[in-house]
Amino acid sequence: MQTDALLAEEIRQVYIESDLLYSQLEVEQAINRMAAEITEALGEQDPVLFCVMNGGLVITGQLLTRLNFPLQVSYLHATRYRNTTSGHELEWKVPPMIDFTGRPVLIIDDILDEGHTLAEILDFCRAQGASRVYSAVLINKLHERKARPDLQAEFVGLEIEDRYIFGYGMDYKGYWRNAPGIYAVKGM
Ligand SMILES: O=P(O)(O)OC[C@H]1O[C@H](OP(=O)(O)OP(=O)(O)O)[C@H](O)[C@@H]1O
Ligand SMILES: Nc1nc2[nH]cnc2c(=O)[nH]1
Repeated sequence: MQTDALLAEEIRQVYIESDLLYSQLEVEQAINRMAAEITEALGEQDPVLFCVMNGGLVITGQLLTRLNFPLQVSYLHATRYRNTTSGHELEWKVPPMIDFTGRPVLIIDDILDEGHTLAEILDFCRAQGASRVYSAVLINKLHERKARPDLQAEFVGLEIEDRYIFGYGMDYKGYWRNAPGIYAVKGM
């Protein structure tokens, strides 16, 4: 078990030594494009949006004020990494709490990595009667380990190489979700 002081030092060091993959300006330009694409596809459809907590918090908020059409928004909470850097089975903490039967649903998350999280959430929403299920992710990680070979989000902000990243909602051991860019951990 790490002491608090050691962890605090590690957290600072990780930020100092990280590689900046996308600046705040580049991320905001990507979010502008995502918002335009979502508006084009869903602007007339009265959708229900779900933020996937915790990582989806920042991208959902940043998208919302760029979506100028009628929609409802809520959240669900599912976690697979639990503040670590490797995934386990998906744990549902809070299921969707708005009834979306017969309506289109947009799931918003920070990252599509192996995709187990998104695949299970999309299956759940389909089984619960959404008329159609869309997904939006700020980051798609490029590798050959996707949970399903055809798994893609309809709306993608940016793509990254196969490294462990943080910032814009994504954490390193529960920290740095607030980092104002997309950063890769040194050596990971
Ligand atoms: O594509 P996958 O390999 O399934 O990984 C993606 C998921 O991992 C992260 O969540 P995490 O479980 O770390 O919880 P968090 O949202 O609280 O960070 C992220 O927010 C995605 O939901
Ligand atoms: N913070 C963070 N969470 C993830 N969940 C799945 N992949 C990642 C990643 O690269 N970074």
